[in-house]
Amino acid sequence: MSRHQYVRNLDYQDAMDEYEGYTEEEDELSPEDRVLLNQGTADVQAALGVEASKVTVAQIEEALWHYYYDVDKSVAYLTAKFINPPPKAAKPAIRQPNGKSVTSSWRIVGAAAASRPAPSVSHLFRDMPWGNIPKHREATLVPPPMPRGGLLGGSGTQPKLSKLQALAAARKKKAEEKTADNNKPKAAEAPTGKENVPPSAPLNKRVRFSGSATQDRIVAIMTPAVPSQPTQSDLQQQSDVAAATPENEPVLKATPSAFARILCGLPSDDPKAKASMGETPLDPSLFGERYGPDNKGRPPEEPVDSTWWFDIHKRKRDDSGEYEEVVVLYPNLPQDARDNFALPSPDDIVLAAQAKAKPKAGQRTAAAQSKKKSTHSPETVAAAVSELKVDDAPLPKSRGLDVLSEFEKSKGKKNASFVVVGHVDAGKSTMMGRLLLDLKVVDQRAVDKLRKEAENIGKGSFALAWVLDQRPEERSRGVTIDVASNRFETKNTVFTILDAPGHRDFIPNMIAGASQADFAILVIDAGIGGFESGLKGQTREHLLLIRSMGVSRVIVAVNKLDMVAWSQERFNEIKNQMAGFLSAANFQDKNISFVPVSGLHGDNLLHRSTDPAASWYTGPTLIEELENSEPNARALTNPLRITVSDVSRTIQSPVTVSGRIDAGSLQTGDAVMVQPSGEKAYVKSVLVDEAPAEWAVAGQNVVLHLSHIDPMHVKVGDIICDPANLVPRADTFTLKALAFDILMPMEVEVYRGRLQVGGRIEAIPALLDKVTGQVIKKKPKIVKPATVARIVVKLEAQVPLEAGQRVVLRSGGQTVAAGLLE
Ligand SMILES: Nc1nc2c(ncn2[C@@H]2O[C@H](COP(=O)(O)OP(=O)(O)OP(=O)(O)O)[C@@H](O)[C@H]2O)c(=O)[nH]1
Repeated sequence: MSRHQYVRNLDYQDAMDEYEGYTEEEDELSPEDRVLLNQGTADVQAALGVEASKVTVAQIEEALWHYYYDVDKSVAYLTAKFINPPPKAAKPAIRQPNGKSVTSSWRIVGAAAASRPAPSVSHLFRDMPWGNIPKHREATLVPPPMPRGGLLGGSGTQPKLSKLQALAAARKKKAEEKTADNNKPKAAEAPTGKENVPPSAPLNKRVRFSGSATQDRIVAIMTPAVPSQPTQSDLQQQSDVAAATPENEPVLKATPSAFARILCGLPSDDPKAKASMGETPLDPSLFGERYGPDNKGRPPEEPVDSTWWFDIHKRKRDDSGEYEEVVVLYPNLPQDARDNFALPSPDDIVLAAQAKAKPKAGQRTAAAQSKKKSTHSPETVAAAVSELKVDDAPLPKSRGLDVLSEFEKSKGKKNASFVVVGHVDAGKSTMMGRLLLDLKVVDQRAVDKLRKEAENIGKGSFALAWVLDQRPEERSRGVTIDVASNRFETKNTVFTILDAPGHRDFIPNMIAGASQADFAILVIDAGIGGFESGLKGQTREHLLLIRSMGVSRVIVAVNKLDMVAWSQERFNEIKNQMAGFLSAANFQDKNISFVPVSGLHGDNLLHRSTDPAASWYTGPTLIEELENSEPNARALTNPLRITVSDVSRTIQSPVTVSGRIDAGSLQTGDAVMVQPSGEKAYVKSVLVDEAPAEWAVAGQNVVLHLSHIDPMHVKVGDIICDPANLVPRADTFTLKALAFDILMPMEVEVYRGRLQVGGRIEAIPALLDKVTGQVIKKKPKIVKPATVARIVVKLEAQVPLEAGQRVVLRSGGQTVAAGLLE
């Protein structure tokens, strides 16, 4: 994850976990950041051109890191900072009595360095009798040895360290600590001069210096020093100071004032508390009371001037009984700023909580590491998720039926599903509405009501279509959008209607309907121009699609014949033309029927037409043709496969799925597996054709109430299968495809039932003979329309796929191929 993504996705708990599992390696730049930094550096150098030589790679990387790899901002910063820096503005100065000024961020490095020409702090004590500091005891102020940290911009307050600076400082500190540990004198040894090196301390660290004279006044200033590297001269000064310090001088620490305690975060005078803050417990015998101007003590909160506060402490120097004074100066903060320090900051609270929760230093246990691992490793996350109990209810009981023999014994009606296809406005929905009305699946009153509603919006002629088109947008537009299903029974068969949309925009829905059908009704508008425009439109495409989806039986309903006065001539013209198309699409003659109908008036649907003009037709009605249609053979003994066509939440189950059983059988209490999620579920109850059932077999449309599975694991287009015989997941497949359009390596959308997934034709291994399936050409560059080829498709995601499934490929809103998975 890039740093930017990480920032966007930053999660507090994750941040805590990261902290707990902190290791040194995690301070390193990630490979991704390293790549970005390298790339950014090159870009910045290119942008700077010849000026690039004026900045170092480290400076460029620093800028890039700070500006989140923003090259423009980094270039602007580097230009302003190093290449064309603006003239230096005068720093805010503290006015001294002698008229000289010193910058506000100095540090006092030692009273003994009096010989150095430097500004004095004596003005701070000008109204104090004891403030007449002899020259040799004056402290020396020197500017900080290193430039301020941070980058341009910001509020002008204390500069914020950049991450790289902080990283470098942390590493350096660690290295120093390591070196110090290695060179550490034994506890009893006197402190070395090294301890006199002023720490690169943040605000809450005290700078300590000592003088060498007997009654020295030692001045320490609480200064907002930034982490910095001492310069050579600074180190020299410090070693001077160290050299002047008695060998076994105790660590010099003044008792903090109340304000200093607040400012420094020292909770109390309690030695333990101080020790916990890294302070050496103060010895009251060494550190005397505070001195004020009248030698009677001075409230520590009283300011010296508008800039500084001070405390003066007295310290016994050694066994000689001499004393020295220690002056501690603090920046004078306004009351509200001090109030801000009265309570622990939010950071302190978090750090304290982390410190409490964290194992002690050096004891970063395997548990912490494993906790981090356990939080983040995919295996453990997967294990944890699988342990989640979605449903604590007992498993549904199975009666252990022999479903196939139950099915044999049942002697129930056969089940058949048919899809109604055809060009838009051919009259598909109207025809089915009329059939349902004639079959009394819907009653006349309901249709009258629909008619009234349809008339109210000027769509009275669509009243029958509204029996199936129930969505508001379908009704207002007068167009079927999604597959509508309904059910009716004849003497021998339970039929499921799948009324598909004709509009080309909704072909994917039509594909979903066709994938569940045993046979099809192709509706053709016999009106003047209707048939012809259908031929140019979706009539032919639908025909090819249903064939590719495995539908081999088609009933052609030549509709709207009332509009052409039941012209037998028109009927024959359409029949002849369509027969050619059907034959070209590989439909066998015995599986094709033509019925002249008027869906609007119900002629030749359930009842034979009573119109004398239609008397020339004496063949079967539409319903008779349906009854004569034999559904596809059922794969009853194959492993269970159900393509999920709908998922909903019902009273019976939060995961209620509907679909057709493509293969196999099931019963209540069965365990099933959902692919591609790979989640197990149990069949709580079953509806077959909307009636409760104990079992169901291939070919039936079922509603399953599932238990012990989270709804997030089941989606439309998934496959429910036998846990012992899973449908595999794959992202690449080989297809024996009929080309509807030119095929070549190209982006495609892949449709399987309700499933839709993006993909790409990766390779075309061969052109095949349409009839025999033999290879006629290897590795063709393209596949021409109406030819058959073997193609390899790579998908964007893993989906449940297996040989024998039928898929459709579309590109740019057009169907380009359809075929069978090999
Ligand atoms: N005269 C006459 N009009 C019909 C007949 N069948 C349908 N229509 C009219 O044709 C129009 C379209 O009918 P629909 O049933 O919506 O057509 P469709 O094929 O279902 O349309 P989509 O599903 O949107 O593709 C409506 O105005 C119907 O009244 C018929 O047999 N005779």
